[in-house]
Amino acid sequence: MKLRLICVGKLAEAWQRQAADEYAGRLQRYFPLEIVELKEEKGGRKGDVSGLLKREGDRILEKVPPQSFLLVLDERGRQFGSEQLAEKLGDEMLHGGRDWCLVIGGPYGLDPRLRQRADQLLSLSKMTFTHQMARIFLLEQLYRSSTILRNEPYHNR
Ligand SMILES: C[S@@+](CC[C@H](N)C(=O)[O-])C[C@H]1O[C@@H](n2cnc3c(N)ncnc32)[C@H](O)[C@@H]1O
Repeated sequence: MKLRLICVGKLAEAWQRQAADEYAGRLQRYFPLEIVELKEEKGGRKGDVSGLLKREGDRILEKVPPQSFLLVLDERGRQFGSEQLAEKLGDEMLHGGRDWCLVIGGPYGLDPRLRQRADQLLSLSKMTFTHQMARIFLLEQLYRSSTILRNEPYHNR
């Protein structure tokens, strides 16, 4: 089972890249992981956010593999505990057999079509994070889930 993470926007700061690389590297010991980083569309400050989100949405949807299980990151989505997320990942490995595609929006969020297409809307918290922080937290949680599935000591439950 493979993971593809589609992100809008770059990790601008060195510390963000370092943290994301650290958890991506750890996660890759358990799952093949591909991170697809798409450029942010410009022009949100001029007020045309829906057009911007539509253009970003078109480019994101092109990168979503048709048969994958699509998790869209959105603070209005469902919150999972780490052990619940591990269970969901484990279920998919045992019974679903689909690759997972995860999407993180850019500074203005996501085109509504992504929420409609999602198999699961996943919230990391009710608070809103920057897309960079959401990427780091998500990678850490996927790594944590992987260690839970293998009964490894990282989670310390
Ligand atoms: C700065 S946020 C966008 C906020 C935007 N105003 C909105 O309403 O979606 C950038 C992206 O990070 C992700 N994100 C931020 N906070 C999150 C949270 N608490 N749970 C899940 N994803 C989150 C989402 O994918 C979001 O599209």
